[in-house]
Amino acid sequence: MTDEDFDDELRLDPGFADRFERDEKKPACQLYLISPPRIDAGFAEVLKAALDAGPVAAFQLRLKGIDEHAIADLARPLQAICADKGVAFIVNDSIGLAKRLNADGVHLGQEDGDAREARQILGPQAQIGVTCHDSRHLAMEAGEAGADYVAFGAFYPTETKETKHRPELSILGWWSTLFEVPCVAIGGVTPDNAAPLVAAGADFLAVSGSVWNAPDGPAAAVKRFAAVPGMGA
Ligand SMILES: Cc1ncc(COP(=O)(O)OP(=O)(O)O)c(N)n1
Ligand SMILES: Cc1nc(C(=O)O)sc1CCOP(=O)(O)O
Ligand SMILES: [Mg+2]
Repeated sequence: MTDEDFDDELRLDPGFADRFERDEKKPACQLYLISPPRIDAGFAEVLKAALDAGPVAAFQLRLKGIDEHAIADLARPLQAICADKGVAFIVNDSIGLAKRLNADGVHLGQEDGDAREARQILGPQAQIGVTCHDSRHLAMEAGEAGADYVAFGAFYPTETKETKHRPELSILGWWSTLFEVPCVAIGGVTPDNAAPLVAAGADFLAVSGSVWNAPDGPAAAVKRFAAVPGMGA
C-alpha cells in the first residue's frame, strides 16, 4: 500500500488506522519518556516509579528556561536512575551538555546543531535523534547525516510545546517501509490515541504530558501504554 492509499483509507474510514496491521516482522513499539519542562528534586522518586511500572526504552531530559549548569545538577541523579534501570538517558538540545554528562545520546531539533557534528563529538555509541516535523526531506537528510532515529510530530494537539506541524499517520509507514533507521512519533500522544501510531509503524512513542500529568499518576499511565496493542519491551 502506498502512503496515498493509506491516507485515502483513513479519510474514508477513520477507524482504519486502528485496524491497519503493523508489519509483523517489526519489533514492538517502545515508550520514550520526555521529562516535564520543569522539575524539582522530588522528581527522582516520580521517575523511579514510572520506570518500574512498565517497559521504557529511553528518557529524555528536556528542561527549558534554566542554564546548563543547573540542568547538569538536576541531571545526575536522574541519569543514575536510568542507568540502574537500563533506560537510555538522552539530553535534549545540547551536544555539549550530552558530552559533559556522558549521556547515552542527544536529541537535536532543526535549530540545535548538526547530527554529523554530534557524532564526531559524542562518538559511535551515542544515540542521536533529530526532529523532522512532518518532512520526508528532513528525515532523509537526518538519516544521511547518521541519525539513530528520526522524530515526526506533532501528531496530536499538545500543551507541552507550541507546534506548527501536523504529520499524516502515513509518514510513519512510508518511513519504516523504506528505511531501517527507527522513527519516533511525538506530540499529544496518550494511551487512548496511541494505537493508530503504533499500527502505522512508529518504533517509539515519545510522551510527556500524558504520563507526568496523568490524574492517577505517571506509573499508572506507563502501565496503560504497555497495554496498547503493539507496544512492548
Ligand atoms: C523525541 C523528540 N522529538 C522531537 C523533539 C522536539 O525537539 P525540538 O524541535 O528541538 O524542540 P524542543 O524539544 O527543543 O522544544 C524532542 N525534544 N524529542
Ligand atoms: C517536545 C515536543 N516536540 C514535538 C514535535 O512536534 O517535535 S511535540 C512535543 C511535546 C511532547 O510532549 P507531549 O507528549 O506532552 O505532547
Ligand atoms: Mg530542541
